Amino acid sequence: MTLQAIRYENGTLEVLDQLLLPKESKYIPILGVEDGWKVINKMQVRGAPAIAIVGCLSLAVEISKEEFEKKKALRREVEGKLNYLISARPTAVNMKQAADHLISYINSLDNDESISAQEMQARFVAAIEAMLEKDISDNRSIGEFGAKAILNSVMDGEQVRILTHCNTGSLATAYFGTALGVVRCLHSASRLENCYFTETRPYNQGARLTAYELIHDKIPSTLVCDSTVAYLMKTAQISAVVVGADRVASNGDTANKIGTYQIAVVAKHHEVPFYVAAPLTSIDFSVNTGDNIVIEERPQIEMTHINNLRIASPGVTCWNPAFDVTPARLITGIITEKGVFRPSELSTLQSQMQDRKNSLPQL
Ligand SMILES: CSC[C@@H](O)[C@@H](O)C(=O)COP(=O)(O)O
Repeated sequence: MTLQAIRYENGTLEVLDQLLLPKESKYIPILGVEDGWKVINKMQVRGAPAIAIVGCLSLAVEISKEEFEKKKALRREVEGKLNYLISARPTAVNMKQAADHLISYINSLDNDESISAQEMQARFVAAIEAMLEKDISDNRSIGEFGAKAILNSVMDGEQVRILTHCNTGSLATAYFGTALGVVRCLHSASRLENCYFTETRPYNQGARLTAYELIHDKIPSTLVCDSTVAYLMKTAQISAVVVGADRVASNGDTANKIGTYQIAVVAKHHEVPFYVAAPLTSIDFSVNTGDNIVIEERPQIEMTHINNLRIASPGVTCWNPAFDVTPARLITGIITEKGVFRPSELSTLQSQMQDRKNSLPQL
């Protein structure tokens, strides 16, 4: 069993504090939406799918404790709180997609005159709880599709060397992970020679979190500095790069952890396939290109300090964008739970997204 970043049972929620990892494994109780917003904003929980799940579960915890006489009051509260949760971090789209979907669902429950306020409340909470299971099964599909695509491009029986960035594993999702799920599948198929992964400055999601997961699962792996990527590609015969996504525009441009873009440029130069692994909930069809994706800027203390220890000269000026956008032309394929698509094929996915919307309450 890999790490469980999100623990939810019978209306009780706690999340592993990722700021303390790997030194300490401590769970933070989440008593409602305010706690959910704070842990997301402070990055105690992070990773686009985990942000959405924790945000929505924090709402489930809060409304489970309340009593609603009127359905309209429940609908108003849900809508206001979901919009508040979206504001915790702007780049990852998963929370917004989940909020839009849940708002449509609560509106449909509100309009259904055959159900009471209590039933509406119970059904709504159950829809949120279903997100956890859906994320896990989607991640397994992503892992399998991704492993298959990578293995199709190498010789029969060849062992592969993968490079990944940031943390996209169990800590960033409900369980298993997206890009790291692909790595897990390759390892289970005994086809992974090594997984190289970057430190991912300044927050060090690679050195702290991906390392923690890979060591825990005994997956052969090597940590490299962010600045080692070009030399690694020149010397280590990397079979493919697989990264996650915070928001994919409809043309395939992909916002992901800062540093992703430069890895894609280097991969293109070395003719290494570059894959983005993400659930459909990371695709934002309302945004045409990456130019329209808002990039979160984080406080400079994340660059100047590590564990409260100053590493940069006092008085230095910093620029700390948390994400960058990789242009679609550098992306070989986008690995989703429905299969692997070239960026230009994303429009065919739009109808499947529509089906997803029509099959409420599946998220
Ligand atoms: C499955 S996680 C996908 C992305 O969210 C991940 O690659 C990433 O960029 C995480 O950024 P973070 O700032 O740690 O939330």
